[in-house]
Order: sequence, then structure tokens, then C-alpha cells
Amino acid sequence: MSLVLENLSRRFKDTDAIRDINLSVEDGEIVGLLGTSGCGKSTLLRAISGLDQAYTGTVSINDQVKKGVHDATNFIFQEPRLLPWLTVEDNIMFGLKGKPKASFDRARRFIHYVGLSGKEALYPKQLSGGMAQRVAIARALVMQPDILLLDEPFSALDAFTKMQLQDLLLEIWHKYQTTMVLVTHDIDEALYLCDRIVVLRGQPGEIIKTINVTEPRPRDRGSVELANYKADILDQLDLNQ
Ligand SMILES: Nc1ncnc2c1ncn2[C@@H]1O[C@H](COP(=O)(O)OP(=O)(O)OP(=O)(O)O)[C@@H](O)[C@H]1O
Repeated sequence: MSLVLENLSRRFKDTDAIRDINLSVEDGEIVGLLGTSGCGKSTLLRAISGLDQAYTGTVSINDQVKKGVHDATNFIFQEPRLLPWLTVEDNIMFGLKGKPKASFDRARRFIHYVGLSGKEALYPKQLSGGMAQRVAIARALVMQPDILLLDEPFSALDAFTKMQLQDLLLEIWHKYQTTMVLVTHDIDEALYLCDRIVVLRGQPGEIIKTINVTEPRPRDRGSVELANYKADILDQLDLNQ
């Protein structure tokens, strides 16, 4: 599903968080929003999801202007935000209440797919951080969102778990071609995952550069090509010494 943002601005009481953001995301694209702290990345994602409605400008999904909470998008946050009194399976199925039985069957396939077979009956406090985030990924995917919004989904995880879950995300993308918008601070993560990286800067946050990452997948995390892209991004952010 395509996503178009036109002149999106958001002002909090005394803070201009983002100003005049224009961005088109094509169907099946993975787009990264990268920028230093406070440049409005999360604000942008919340506007796209409809969780925040106090912006000006428009958010259109498949040529339809959306305002308010809608089910075209689903969120994966930095913390898994699981319900502690529900098992892994019930957390994943939570949003499916009232949906046809087939949705529940599909959800069970997802549990296997994200590597949680055998863990269905565990409670969140019995899970590692990586397992809990797998639950959050499955919970978002069972809702079959047109666009998956990810707000620093792996930043609280150790380096190895992070790499495993990045690969899981790419597997999901290969299988379902889900359009994704990924907020991250991590340039290496953005370069490994994204088709396009939108670099934001300032307060209010504005788009200063868009970079098409044309390296074919699977990408080599240590390649010279990705290192060159990284140097360019660091330059844009004035972080290259
Ligand atoms: N609910 C709010 N009320 C007031 N100001 C807010 C609110 N949410 C965000 N802001 C302000 O808007 C600006 C952008 O915040 P936002 O969280 O979107 O940035 P970010 O790029 O996601 O930051 P980080 O990378 O640190 O998470 C900041 O100055 C922040 O203080």
C-alpha cells in the first residue's frame, strides 16, 4: 500500500516538532526515518498511524486521506508492550477478538514463523527481551497491516538478537512484501534493511536528504558499499570527523 504525506507539520505547545514533511512511500518499500534525537521521527510515525491527530497537512494511504485511528497500519515499538496477564498466544491473538476462525489459524502459523513454537503458553515475564519482541512482531503481523510502522524496534536488544530480528523482518518482507516505515537511530540498521533512507534534522525536524540504497539483498553488513553510504549520512548529520 502506498503512503503519501503532504505538508505534514506538528506543533506542541511551545515546540515545533516537524514542519512541512512531504514523503511518498511506494507499495512494498522499506523506508527508514533516520535522524538525531528530537528531530520528530516518532511524532511523524504517530501521525501516520492516526494515534496523533493534531497535525496539519495530510496522510494518505492508497490515495485515501486518513485522519484518526485506522487499521491500515500497525505499530511495533521499542518495548514489546505485552499484556503481562496473557500468555504468548493470547497476546498475539488479542486483536483478533470477533474475527473469523481462519484468522486464529493464521495467527498460529505466525507463531511458528517468528520462532515461538513451544512458547505459546509462557507469560511475558518468562520471556527474554528478544522473545518478547518476537511476540510483538507476530501481534502486529496477524492484523495484516498494509503498512508496518516500527519505532526503534530493536534498539533495546543486544547486538546478536538485534541482527537475528533484523533478518526476521527481512524474511517477513520477502514473504509478504509489507510496506514498512522504520524509525531508527542506527545507521547500520537502516542501511541493512531499507530501500530508502530519509534523513531528518533540526527542530522542527525537516527532511534534509533522501538516500536510495541500491545494494541488492542480502546485504553484507561489512561491505565497502554500505560504509560509503554511511559516510555520506554522517556528513549530512555533521557527525563525520
Ligand atoms: N507529547 C508531546 N508534548 C510536547 N512536546 C513533545 C511531545 N512529543 C514530542 N514532543 C517534542 O517534539 C520534538 C520531537 O520529538 P520526537 O519524540 O518526535 O523526536 P524523535 O526524533 O523521535 O526523538 P528520539 O529519537 O529521541 O526518540 C521534541 O522536541 C519533543 O520534546
